Amino acid sequence: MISVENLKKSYGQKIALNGIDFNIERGEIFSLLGPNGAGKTSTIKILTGQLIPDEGIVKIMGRDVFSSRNFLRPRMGVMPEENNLYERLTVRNNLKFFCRLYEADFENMEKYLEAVGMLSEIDTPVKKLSRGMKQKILLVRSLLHEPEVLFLDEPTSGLDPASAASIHRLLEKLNEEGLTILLTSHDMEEVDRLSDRIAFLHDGSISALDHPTSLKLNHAEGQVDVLVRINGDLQEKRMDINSDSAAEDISRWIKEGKLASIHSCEPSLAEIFVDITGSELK
Ligand SMILES: Nc1ncnc2c1ncn2[C@@H]1O[C@H](COP(=O)(O)OP(=O)(O)OP(=O)(O)O)[C@@H](O)[C@H]1O
Repeated sequence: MISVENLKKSYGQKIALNGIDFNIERGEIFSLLGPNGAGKTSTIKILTGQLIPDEGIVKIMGRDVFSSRNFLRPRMGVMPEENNLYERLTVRNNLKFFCRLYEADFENMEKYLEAVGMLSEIDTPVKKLSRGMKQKILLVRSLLHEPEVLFLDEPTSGLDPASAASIHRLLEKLNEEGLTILLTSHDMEEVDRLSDRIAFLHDGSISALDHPTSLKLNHAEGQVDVLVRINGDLQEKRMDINSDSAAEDISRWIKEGKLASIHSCEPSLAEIFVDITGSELK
């Protein structure tokens, strides 16, 4: 669906992208995870034809992003990082304007507003909405023309957990219906929950790219947290799954009915990010 090859972009002396490569399959949710300044917005802007790279090839649905804009524009949805809604217009008029521009079905306005719990605000001027509400309107706007691929730049940054969760639910539903999604985030929980694959972006380079589970398994240190009943008390123990004595203890506790719970100790994506890049995911 998307292929990116040797993408480079500098702003004066500052190298924002230092030759990145990745492919996204149709139907995937692919995330670019990185701290501030990693190059996430530059990547999204190039992929959506808003910024010209210095070098590299970007193809979406097999077409070059820059020479096939007319073909790609109706097939791509973009939720930008910055709010660019018309503040004095109502939600309805903002969305109507976009519907006309993209020849989208007006009925989609209500359908998607309902999905993010914003239908009751349809006649409210955008300037009266909270930041989180504006984010939701930006998402609704990006979906009106029913794109095949959706680009989201930090879709839930600064949102309260309930608003973020409603956006996550909608994205998961749309993805189940076939939508391909590329999102950027520095929120590792969001990325962990949503993504089929994740690229760690750091200082303009991709330092790891894999499924979230594979990233975690490759960095797991083979330990489990065990909760066991000993002499009537619950005790928590961290055990090495590769040691014979741990295997013996655990199987004995299971037989004796003393094992209350057992969990693998996987590192978080934030810990893996630090491990790989040496930088915090802030
Ligand atoms: N218009 C610009 N002029 C100069 N430098 C820029 C410009 N846009 C981005 N940069 C620099 O390029 C680097 C990458 O920026 P970019 O916005 O792509 O990162 P990001 O990962 O999206 O960061 P954030 O999470 O803060 O949005 C940063 O060092 C940034 O300061």
